Amino acid sequence: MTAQVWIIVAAAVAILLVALMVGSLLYRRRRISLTGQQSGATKVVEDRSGNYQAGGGFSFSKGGVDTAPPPVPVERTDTDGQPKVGDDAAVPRDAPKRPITDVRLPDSPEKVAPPETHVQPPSTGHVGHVTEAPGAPIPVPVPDSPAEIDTTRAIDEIEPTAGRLNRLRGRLSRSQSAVGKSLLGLLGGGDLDEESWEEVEDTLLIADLGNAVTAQVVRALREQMATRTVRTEADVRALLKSVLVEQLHPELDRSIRALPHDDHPSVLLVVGVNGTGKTTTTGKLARVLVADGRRVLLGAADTFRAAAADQLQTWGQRVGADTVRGKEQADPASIAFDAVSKGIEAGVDAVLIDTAGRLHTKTGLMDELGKVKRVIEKALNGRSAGSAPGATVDEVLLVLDATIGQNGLMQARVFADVVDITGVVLTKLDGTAKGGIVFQVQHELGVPVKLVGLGEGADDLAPFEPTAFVDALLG
Ligand SMILES: Nc1nc2c(ncn2[C@@H]2O[C@H](COP(=O)(O)OP(=O)(O)OP(=O)(O)O)[C@@H](O)[C@H]2O)c(=O)[nH]1
Repeated sequence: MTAQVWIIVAAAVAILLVALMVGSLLYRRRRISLTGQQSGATKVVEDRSGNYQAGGGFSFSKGGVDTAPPPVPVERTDTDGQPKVGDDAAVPRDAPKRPITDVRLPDSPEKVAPPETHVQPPSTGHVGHVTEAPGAPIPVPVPDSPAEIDTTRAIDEIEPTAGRLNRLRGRLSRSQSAVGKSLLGLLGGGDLDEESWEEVEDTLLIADLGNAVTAQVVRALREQMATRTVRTEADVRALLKSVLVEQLHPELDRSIRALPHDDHPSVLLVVGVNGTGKTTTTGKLARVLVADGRRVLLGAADTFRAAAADQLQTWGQRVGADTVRGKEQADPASIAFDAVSKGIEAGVDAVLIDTAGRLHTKTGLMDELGKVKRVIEKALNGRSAGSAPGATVDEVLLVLDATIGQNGLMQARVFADVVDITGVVLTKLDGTAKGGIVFQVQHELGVPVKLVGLGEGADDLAPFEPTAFVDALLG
């Protein structure tokens, strides 16, 4: 071979080598970009916070405007929750119930002992100052524990009400998701035998859904699993979600009837057993209303516990809402009467009245609640000569402590016998895995859970939303 031929061969080999290198490079680049795309496509951001969120914030409506669908027919099918040994504080059986008609009402507004009105220092202008009726002496405010009432403190910044659930959803899911995980685990295990169904039932009972709701949930799950194709974890989750949400009756009107009427404020009564979080809830709700641009007046009708009025007044001061209060052991009805009268006079939007809730075995106290309501109606209907009759309390919120489970239900039954509850506030849901009480309360009372307390913080109150709640439950 000549040198020329060798040169040609060497050049051909060199060209081949270069082509191979370029090809390999291109091939590797393609592989890298493909891997990148694949990982991007499959990387799903997993939200482990329970997804307890809602698009909107609190919803308010005007009382008397019936926007609610007809109440859910409630069938008492469970025998659960009946008084047991050691529970005899639950249902008053030892004393005959005094009918509300026997409770003496003040004959006329003038005969109601005037409680003291604590006039707040100038505030942000959220609320006009409450003054006594012309001619009446202005009582000197005498706080029970002056140290607790700092009238110079600045008005609080209130957390935005919209998106509250986003902030609080983690708290709920932390306490509730164990139940959801266990249900998903059981139902995701393929064909369920009787033993597994019993485990599903036990899990629901442990979460405090109660016998009746548990039976309904299990029946619906069995029916639907027999007729639907449920293969993947996503199928199980979707099925469980739809069954649980349906049990929570998402169609119920959960708006808070706190919008003012044409000629008088809305009146909200906050009732419940002591320690459930009534005063705290009243304060938190006042903050929500103030943040919504409403003018609020608070009525401290919990005269049983000395510090309750101070506590409420402090809540009021923090948002610039005035508080009408009386002396310890004063007649709660007279304070409620005065608060509503002052609210009308001052032209506020909403009057929130915190009541005392001693043990419900004290039938006298429960009757007193009826009296408070009657007296408020008297104040509302006597507001002016030409005022239309028939004005009533717009919202009666029953506060229940979620951590006490079945006892809460017994309390609910007793309160429901005494006043027409229009909504339930479930507090301390941040500290319990027994959120299933929500299902039971609604099932028994036919009244929606409207608000949930998710912590001790001033803004730890959120509207209740069935879908978001079930999402949190399922983790
Ligand atoms: N973790 C938690 N604690 C709460 C919640 N709501 C209220 N609390 C706490 O529960 C305790 C009792 O609350 P109060 O508002 O004083 O209860 P009350 O029903 O008014 O009690 P009385 O005035 O005695 O009738 C307080 O320590 C509150 O901070 C909540 O949603 N979560």
